[in-house]
Amino acid sequence: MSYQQEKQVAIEAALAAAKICEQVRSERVTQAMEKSDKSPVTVADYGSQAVICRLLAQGFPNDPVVGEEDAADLVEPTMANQLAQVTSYVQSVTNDATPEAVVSWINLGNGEIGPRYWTLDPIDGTKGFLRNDQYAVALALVEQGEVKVGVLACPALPVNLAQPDGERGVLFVAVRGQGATMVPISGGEPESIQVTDADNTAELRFVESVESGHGDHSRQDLVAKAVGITADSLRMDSQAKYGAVASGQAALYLRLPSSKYPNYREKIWDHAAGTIVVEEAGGLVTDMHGKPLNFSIGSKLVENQGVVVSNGVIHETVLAALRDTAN
Ligand SMILES: Nc1ncnc2c1ncn2[C@@H]1O[C@H](COP(=O)(O)OS(=O)(=O)O)[C@@H](OP(=O)(O)O)[C@H]1O
Ligand SMILES: [Mg+2]
Ligand SMILES: [Mg+2]
Ligand SMILES: [Mg+2]
Repeated sequence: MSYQQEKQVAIEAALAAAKICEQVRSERVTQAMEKSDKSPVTVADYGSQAVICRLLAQGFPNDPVVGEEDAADLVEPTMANQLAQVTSYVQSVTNDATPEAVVSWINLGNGEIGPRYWTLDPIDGTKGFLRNDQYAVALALVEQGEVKVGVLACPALPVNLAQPDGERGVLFVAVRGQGATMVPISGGEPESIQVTDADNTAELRFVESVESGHGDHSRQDLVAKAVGITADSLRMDSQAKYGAVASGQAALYLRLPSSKYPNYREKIWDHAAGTIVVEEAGGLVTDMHGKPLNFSIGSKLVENQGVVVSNGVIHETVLAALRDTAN
């Protein structure tokens, strides 16, 4: 299958959502609300999910969407202002948004995993979004447990990480068997991307989360050093980290369980789009024990622990270093 239509709809949806997110950030409407797990959510997360679910439902009415957010909190009477804000942002990209429609579009993301489903993180890295750092709109199509299409819109990512003050806003796209591309969000011809094939680890760089509670910085550091990576890590929020590996700007992304939350299980929407972008760029993605991520069980990767994303060449060495640093 060429997945041409899936790819086009996913790109259109992610770009519309990214526009909402950047608008919210530029207008400084970024006060966070707190979810029941104490994590933050903003009007941009809701607006992004609404517009993407709406466009997916138009293109693929039979496909379930497993999204991060739902509208249960947003329909509370105390949240009327926030719902009105979300509606007006969604209205700026579709012209038939009403509060009721927006709630129903957000709730389209309450789908269940099936033989074919989409998984959506309307803003991955909400903490980064709030800090004015990196975030990503992440959308992926999964069939029979295999990611087939992945789109990552990273509106704040420098097109060239070596030029942090240069142009920002990158769209990564991958289709199984067709390679991975990146293109500035402002437009242009998509260019094919590949992971770095450098085996001189001294020149390589690794990426990790900003938040200490989302990983284990000290063990990640130990493992990277054991592999021979001497440069300081680049800390970056969201699946933009997958984009950095896929485009050869980093050789490794390590996400080891935080000692604060040893039983945390990763969510499918935090990894599906990034995984295919890296794999199609020639890299490898496994958990910390070397097992492939299993996207066919549920919204959590219950069979996996931690995530290791690499250029492939150094993957086995990284897994060996992880075994050696096991306590
Ligand atoms: N304890 C723990 N361990 C691992 N991961 C966790 C944990 N808690 C939350 N999350 C998820 O982390 C997602 C953001 O990951 P990032 O790599 O962007 O983290 S960071 O913002 O740089 O800290 C974040 O995604 P969003 O909620 O979409 O922002 C969460 O799903
Ligand atoms: Mg979240
Ligand atoms: Mg996320
Ligand atoms: Mg999110």
